[in-house]
Amino acid sequence: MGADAEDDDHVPVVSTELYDADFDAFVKARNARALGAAYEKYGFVILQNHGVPDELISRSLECSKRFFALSSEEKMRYHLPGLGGARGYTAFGVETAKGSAHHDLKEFWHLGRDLPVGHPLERYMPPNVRVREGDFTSATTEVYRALDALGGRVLEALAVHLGQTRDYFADKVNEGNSILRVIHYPALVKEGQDVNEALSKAGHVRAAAHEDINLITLLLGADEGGLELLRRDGKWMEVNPPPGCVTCNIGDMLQRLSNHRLPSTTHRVVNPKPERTAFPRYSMPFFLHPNPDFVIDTLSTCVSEEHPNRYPEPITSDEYLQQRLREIKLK
Ligand SMILES: O=C(O)CCC(=O)C(=O)O
Ligand SMILES: [Fe+2]
Repeated sequence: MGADAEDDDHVPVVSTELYDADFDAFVKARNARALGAAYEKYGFVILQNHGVPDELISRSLECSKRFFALSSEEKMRYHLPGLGGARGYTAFGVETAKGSAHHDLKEFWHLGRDLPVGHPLERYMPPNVRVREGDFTSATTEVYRALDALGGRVLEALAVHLGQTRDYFADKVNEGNSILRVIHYPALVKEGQDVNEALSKAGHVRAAAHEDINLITLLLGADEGGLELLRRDGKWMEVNPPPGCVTCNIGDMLQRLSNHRLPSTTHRVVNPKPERTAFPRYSMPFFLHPNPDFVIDTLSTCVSEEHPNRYPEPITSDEYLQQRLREIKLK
């Protein structure tokens, strides 16, 4: 566990291997607190030794590259109108960050939790869309499961940090409406021709500044740079995870639940520098959501005279999600 709370220029890197070996030792060695402190500083942490196999990461990224290389017509067969992009393919030019006048420069795929037919939560979590071509569906389903499990482990340490029991989140996220987003940010220039350069000049960016809606986000891939977070001093800072690491950040739901003790940090993906305009970017954020009926009611352990409850009105996680999806034009 190497959280370096003093380092102002890098997102702290922490190793998660102790979690499974001996959680009590992990907590006693103040690691849970160090992890929490790292999150409190930037809202972002880079996880090493997280247990998601390198082979799975590279295989799923290869499948993702092959999927996005299909023609627009082929990809649009996987678009489900009226679902707000909750499942399947969302084309280039749709998602627009809250408050932004320009759509993002990306296309993406959403994969949700697989529920058995007739499950009571079916109305929140429609069936997934299967891609006929290649191993995209099986690889991304494996990634979904791996990141769901890793997220549960991260939440154990965060629960302890917030003064809750280790298993606080277990029955609140076990049927979470979590989403794996597989993203392709196309190159700005292909074979010397402008594909998105004019849009870039007109102010469109790969992902405009935003905060994530959910509890925590676990990001895989993203070997091509561009991710930046907004520090509290108002400066943008690059997030450059070493290959194979998982970048983890706090979302608005956990910020709200923790009465802003854990900050949901604004972040963005900037357009490539001139020497990288011919390179696309692929990434896979996993947005870990609570169960749809979980009521986000500020934790009493995060309220004090000094920190009065900012959210006296509780809200269910589904209501909160629907409000936010309308704001980013996915609904
Ligand atoms: O592609 C990335 O690295 C981050 C994407 C992101 O922040 C998002 O989709 O919410
Ligand atoms: Fe994000």
